[in-house]
Amino acid sequence: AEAVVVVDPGSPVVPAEVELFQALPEGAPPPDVVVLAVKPQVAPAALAGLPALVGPETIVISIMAGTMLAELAAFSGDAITVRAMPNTPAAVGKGVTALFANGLSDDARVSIEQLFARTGSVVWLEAENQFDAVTAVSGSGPAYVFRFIEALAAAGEAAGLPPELSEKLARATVVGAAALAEADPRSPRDLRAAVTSPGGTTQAGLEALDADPGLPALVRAAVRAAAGRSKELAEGR
Ligand SMILES: NC(=O)C1=CN([C@@H]2O[C@H](COP(=O)(O)OP(=O)(O)OC[C@H]3O[C@@H](n4cnc5c(N)ncnc54)[C@H](OP(=O)(O)O)[C@@H]3O)[C@@H](O)[C@H]2O)C=CC1
Ligand SMILES: O=C(O)[C@@H]1CCC=N1
Repeated sequence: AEAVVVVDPGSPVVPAEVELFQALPEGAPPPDVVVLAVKPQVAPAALAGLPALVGPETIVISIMAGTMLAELAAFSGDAITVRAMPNTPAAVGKGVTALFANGLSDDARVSIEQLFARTGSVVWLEAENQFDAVTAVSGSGPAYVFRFIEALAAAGEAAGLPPELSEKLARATVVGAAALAEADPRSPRDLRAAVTSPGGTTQAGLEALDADPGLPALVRAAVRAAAGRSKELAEGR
C-alpha cells in the first residue's frame, strides 16, 4: 500500500510509516481499502462519517463478528463491501481468513485475496450465513487451542512437573503438532494413530480424553455457543 492510516481514539503504538488519526479524517481523497475492525457494538458511532469518505472504487472490508453485509451498507456508502473473518495467527503470517461478498468484479476479488494472503491462507465462503460457524471455528479457534495449552501445562504441573517446565513442554508440543499437521499430508486421524501405540500411554490418555462427555462433545458445545453468540451479535444483542 502507498499509505496506511489507522483511526483509533486511543494511542496505539503503530509502525513509523503508519499515520494515526483519532477520528475519521474529513475531506480526504477516497481510500483504496478500508478495514473495519471496531467492535460491532461501537460501529454505528465509530463509522457514522464513513459514507462521506469512501468512493465507488473503495473496498470496505469488515472483520466485525456478526455484522451482516445488509447492515454494513449503511456505513459503506457507494463502496464495494466485503465481509472477512480472519484470526490472530495472521500476526505471524499463519492466519486463515474467510471472505464473502456479493457480485465482486474479478479485479476486486484478486486484490482482496492478495491483501489477506499476506497474513496466511484465504477461503471464499459460498453463503454469508456460513459466517456464524466460521467465526466459531477459525475466528475464535485460536483461543480454544491456547486454552488447551494452558490445560496441558496445568495437568503436567498436577502430575509433578515444575510449572515452567510443564508450560514449555505443553507449548512446544502444540507448536510441534501443528507444524506436523501442516507439513504432513496424512489426516489428523492418521497422525493421531501414528502416536498411539496399542496398549500404550497415548491410548490410555486418549481414552480419558474421550470419556463422557469427552473432548469432541466439549468442542461441539464450544462451537455451538460461539456460533450462537455470533447470531446474537447479528441481531444487535
Ligand atoms: N480478536 C480476534 O481474534 C478477532 C476479532 N475480530 C473482530 O475484530 C473487531 C475488534 O475485535 P478486538 O480486536 O478483539 O477488539 P478490541 O477491543 O481489542 O479492538 C477494538 C479497537 O477499536 C478501537 N475503537 C473503539 N472505538 C473506536 C472508534 N470510535 N473509532 C475507531 N476505533 C475505535 C479500540 O480503541 P481503544 O482500545 O482505544 O478503545 C480498539 O483499538 C471485532 O469486531 C471482532 O468481532 C474478527 C476476527 C478475529
Ligand atoms: O471473540 C470475538 O467476538 C471475536 C470474533 C472472533 C474472535 N474474536
